[in-house]
Amino acid sequence: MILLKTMYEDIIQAKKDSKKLLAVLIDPDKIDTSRIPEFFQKVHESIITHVFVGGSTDEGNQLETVVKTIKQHTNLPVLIFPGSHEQITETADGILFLSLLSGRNPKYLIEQQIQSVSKLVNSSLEIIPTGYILIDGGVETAVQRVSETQPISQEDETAILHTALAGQFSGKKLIYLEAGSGAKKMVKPEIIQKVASQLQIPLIVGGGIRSKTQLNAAFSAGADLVVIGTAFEENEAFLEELKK
Ligand SMILES: CC(C)=CCC/C(C)=C/CC/C(C)=C/CC/C(C)=C/COP(=O)(O)OP(=O)(O)O
Ligand SMILES: O=P(O)(O)OC[C@@H](O)CO
Ligand SMILES: [Mg+2]
Repeated sequence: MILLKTMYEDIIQAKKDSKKLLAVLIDPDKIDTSRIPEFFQKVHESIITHVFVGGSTDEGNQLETVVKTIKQHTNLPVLIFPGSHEQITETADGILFLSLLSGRNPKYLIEQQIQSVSKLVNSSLEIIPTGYILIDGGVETAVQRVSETQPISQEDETAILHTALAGQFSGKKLIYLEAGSGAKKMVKPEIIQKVASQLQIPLIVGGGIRSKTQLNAAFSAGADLVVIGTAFEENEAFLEELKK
């Protein structure tokens, strides 16, 4: 019998080894598929370890085509980061099975998840239960609009910490602190530090990270995996600053 390690086990191992992980977020609505080969050459020269694909919306229904094309050009693990139950394709390696724990909208706590089951029940995607916590990043974000929920204020550190721990106690395997795509303010390092120091499971941080200094601040504070989307969309040179 061949025992293959799961992507989740690899994340746990990286955490144990204090090896920091970085995901590029590809928004299927925004990427020009003809640019994927060239873009991934640069990705492979950088410290990026994971590829997340998803958007708060997928208006052009591009997810499957985009994931297929990405898979032709990389061996990095490709995880779906779904804005809805419609964003599922077998061509990826896994899916962050998100539940929006910061909100009180049942559609994003359990309804989207139930609606996704018919596609996932016979799937070979690795399903990773993820507690997703939206934090105020200083602008109204797409997630906020789509989910019709309010982010938690960065002042309310206890609420953020307790939400993350309630996620862990409920059996989530990852916690994602999200300031929102294109956030003005990333999640404060003090908050990352507070949550990371109490959480046993790996911590993902994303939203509004646009510089190497911010990336290193998130890592030093205890983020195990950082997600960057907008900064690469707006400025590919930033990718070159993150060379191995
Ligand atoms: C488990 C399944 C199948 C679905 C879960 C659905 C849930 C709970 C989603 C959480 C709320 C949500 C809408 C998350 C979206 C996450 C995401 C892909 C954000 C990226 O947003 P962008 O599309 O980059 O935003 P912009 O369009 O503003 O750049
Ligand atoms: O696009 P940015 O601001 O990098 O955010 C990444 C991700 O956390 C958004 O869901
Ligand atoms: Mg975006």
